[in-house]
Amino acid sequence: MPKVLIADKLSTAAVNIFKMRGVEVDVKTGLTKEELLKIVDQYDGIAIRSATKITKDVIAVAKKLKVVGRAGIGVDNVDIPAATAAGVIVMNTPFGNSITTAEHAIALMMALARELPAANASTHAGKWEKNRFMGVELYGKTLGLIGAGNIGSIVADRAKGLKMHVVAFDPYLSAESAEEKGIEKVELDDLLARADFITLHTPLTPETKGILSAEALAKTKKGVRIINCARGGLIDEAALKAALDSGQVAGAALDVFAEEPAKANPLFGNEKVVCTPHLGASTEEAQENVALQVAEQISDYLLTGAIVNALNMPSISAQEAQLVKPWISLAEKLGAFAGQLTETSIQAVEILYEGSAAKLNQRALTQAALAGLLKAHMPEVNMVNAPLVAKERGIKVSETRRDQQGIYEGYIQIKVVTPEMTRAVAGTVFADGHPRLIQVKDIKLDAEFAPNMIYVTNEDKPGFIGRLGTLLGDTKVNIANFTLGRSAPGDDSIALVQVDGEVPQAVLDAIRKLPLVKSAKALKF
Ligand SMILES: NC(=O)C1=CN([C@@H]2O[C@H](COP(=O)(O)OP(=O)(O)OC[C@H]3O[C@@H](n4cnc5c(N)ncnc54)[C@H](O)[C@@H]3O)[C@@H](O)[C@H]2O)C=CC1
Ligand SMILES: O=C(O)CCC(=O)C(=O)O
Repeated sequence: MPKVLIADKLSTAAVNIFKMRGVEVDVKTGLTKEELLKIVDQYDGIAIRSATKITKDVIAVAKKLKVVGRAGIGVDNVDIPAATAAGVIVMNTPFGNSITTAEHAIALMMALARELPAANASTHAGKWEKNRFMGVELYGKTLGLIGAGNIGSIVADRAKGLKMHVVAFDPYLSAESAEEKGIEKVELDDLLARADFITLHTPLTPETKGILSAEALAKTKKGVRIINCARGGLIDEAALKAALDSGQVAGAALDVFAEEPAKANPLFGNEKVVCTPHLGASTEEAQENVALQVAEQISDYLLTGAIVNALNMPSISAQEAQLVKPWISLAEKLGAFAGQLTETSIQAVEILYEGSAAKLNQRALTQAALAGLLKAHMPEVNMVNAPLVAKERGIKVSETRRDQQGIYEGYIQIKVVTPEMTRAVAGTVFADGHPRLIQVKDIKLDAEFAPNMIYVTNEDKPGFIGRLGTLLGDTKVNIANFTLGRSAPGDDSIALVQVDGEVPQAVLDAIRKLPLVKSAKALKF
């Protein structure tokens, strides 16, 4: 039974889902990094919110870990490259808390416009300072969105209801999509110059870090009000403090901080600043949504192989996972076969999906084929990191799909191009669900994959099979199965021998010395 750790506070709905689905679950929140490092190797999955940091060193010791599920959107607390390199899938729940977070941004904008927190504190203190508080209207004002994805778009929709004019800077927002949303797409400098309110809704990335820098703040309209419900690092906090002091910025409402939990911050105590402790996603509805969703997603992956909302793998539904599993195994084995026969650098990999194979999840199959291929010489490669490793090595990967043309209902062919040669191998999955090798180079055959195999190329002349059988018998290598293939009588032929156990190097050397043998190699699957 797979075992999952819930490391941050999640709605109890998550625990119930895990238990109902047959996943063992431990709830241990508030762990220190050292405590997490000590126990993390027990778990197949971890469910987190934003507090727990899944760093490189956590991944390094989490030997069983297969999936990290973020009950929320931002995954800046997960080292995704390290997870990818270790074959750990990272998932989030991209929509469960978007409305809630957008509403928090609107609430903060209202609070800023009317100084609600300060007025509330003053009134509770019995001061009745009616003349102290003078707000501004939102009506007719320009709201500048930095980031117009899920949350930004909901904020825009609500702001338009308040009769604000919405402009957005988002390089990935198409003009058509902006028009559909009633948003004016602008460049950052234009937004800074025109917005009365600026609200941030981008992830924290190297490009967005410090997007509201001292220089950017200097370009804003004097008296601008800023709302940040995305990530603390998007604003240079020292620069914001200076801009508040100079009056360039009239006020800021911040839900997120460069360092969290924020116990001390240069902006604390400033009466122009409204703060909340990263409450953007904190509503009953959103927490129920994300907890249910993350528990479903983690359970699905661990129990059925279904992948949803992963940031480092293509999605695969549970039904599809069932169907695609034997083909993934075939793709990986074909890749492994080609990889073990390839001893030079690889320039390109061309994958052909035919018939029923062409209707399956191509990205997953290609990732499996690449993993098998590259793993032959780089054991750390897995299905998750294979495309990245291939790209880093300059291997050109291409895929072709076509309708059934031959006798097989479906098949996969992998062609590996090296500076010296191009080698193609192909396979299919029979009704029994077992992958079969059906073509090596241009030679047709029908062989199952086995953990230990010997691959021999030889001249197709009488005497070879007997000599090979005798040699293996004499050296106590038991033959489990023997498959032969040749392009035409007397041409080059192939022998694929399934053997029980590893093939000693001395036996391989002896095979290579047999008459008619051109090459011999031990293969492992
Ligand atoms: N305060 C809180 O509790 C919460 C905070 N968040 C934060 O909000 C962020 C946004 O969430 P969603 O809207 O769901 O994400 P999303 O992925 O739907 O939208 C992000 C948008 O940012 C844009 N973007 C990326 N790089 C950009 C750049 N350099 N300049 C301008 N725009 C850029 C993207 O094109 C995309 O449209 C999350 O990444 C997360 O950090 C999310 C939920 C709760
Ligand atoms: O889990 C939370 O409370 C924070 C949510 C958040 O920041 C996110 O989903 O990106």
